[in-house]
Amino acid sequence: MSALLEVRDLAMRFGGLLAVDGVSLSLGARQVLSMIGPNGAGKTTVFNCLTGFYRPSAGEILLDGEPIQGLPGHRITRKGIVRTFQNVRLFREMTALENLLVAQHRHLNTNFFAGLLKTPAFRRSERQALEFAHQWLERVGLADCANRLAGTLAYGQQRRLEIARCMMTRPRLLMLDEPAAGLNPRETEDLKALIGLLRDEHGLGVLLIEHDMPLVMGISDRIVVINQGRPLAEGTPAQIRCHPEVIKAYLGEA
Ligand SMILES: Nc1ncnc2c1ncn2[C@@H]1O[C@H](COP(=O)(O)OP(=O)(O)OP(=O)(O)O)[C@@H](O)[C@H]1O
Repeated sequence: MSALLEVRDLAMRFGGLLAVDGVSLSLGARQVLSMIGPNGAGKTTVFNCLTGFYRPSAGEILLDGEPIQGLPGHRITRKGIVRTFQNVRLFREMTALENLLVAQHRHLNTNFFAGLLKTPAFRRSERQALEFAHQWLERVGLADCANRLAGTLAYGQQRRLEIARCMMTRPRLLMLDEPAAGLNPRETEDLKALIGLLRDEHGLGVLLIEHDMPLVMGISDRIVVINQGRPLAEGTPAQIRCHPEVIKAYLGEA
C-alpha cells in the first residue's frame, strides 16, 4: 500500500540558491512526521512545494501514490492537503463560527438559485455546515467562543481555531508550520493533545514544522532533520535525540 504522502528527492532553486536539495519524506495516515532544522534550512519551502505555492525544480510528490507536484494550490487542497502558516491568518473581524462557515463554502450543496430560493436542499446543506462547525469548535475547546470575533481570542485559541478551520475542508493531510510559536506552556500542552486527537481519532497524517523540541519529541512518530536544504537525519525521536550530526548541527545550539 502506498503512503499517504511520499516525497522523493525534492529540490527547489531560487536563482543561484538551492533552498531544498534532495529532501525525501514518507508519511502514513495516523502518523505525525516533524521536520526540524535551523532557521533557513528550507522547511517552509518544502511546505510551499507540497501545497502548490511553488513548483518544485525537481523531485516527485505523491499523495496516495498519485503525483501532485506542479498542480495549482486549489486542486491540491481538494485532494486533501491543508496547511497553516507561521503567522495566524484568520478573518479577525468575523466570529469564530463565521470563520469556520466561510471555509466550508465548497462543501455547501448549493448554487446561486438554490440560495436565492432557499430550497430544502440549500437549508439542509446550511444546517449541516453549521453542525460541522459547532462540532469542531467543541473539539478544539472553543465551544464557548463561537460568537466572539476571532481577533479578540487569546493567541492559543486563535491557533486552535485555525486548526478547526483546516478541518472544514475534510483533509487527510494536515500541515502545521510552527504551530507552537508564541504559545505558553499550557497552550502548547493543549496543542499537543489536539494534534494527538487528530491523528488517533480522525486518522489524519500530520506534517509538522516546529522548533519546540519537547513538543516535537513528545508527539512525533518520526522526525526528519534538514540542514541547509539537505536531509541530515531521519528516525524516531529516540534515534534523533542521540544522533551525533543532529546534536552538532541543531540540538547542540540550544
Ligand atoms: N521566494 C524565495 N525567493 C528566494 N529565496 C527564498 C524564497 N523563499 C525562501 N528562500 C530562501 O530559501 C532558504 C530556505 O528558507 P525557508 O523559509 O524554507 O527556511 P525554514 O527552514 O522554513 O526557516 P525558518 O525556520 O526560519 O522558517 C532561505 O535561505 C530563504 O532565504
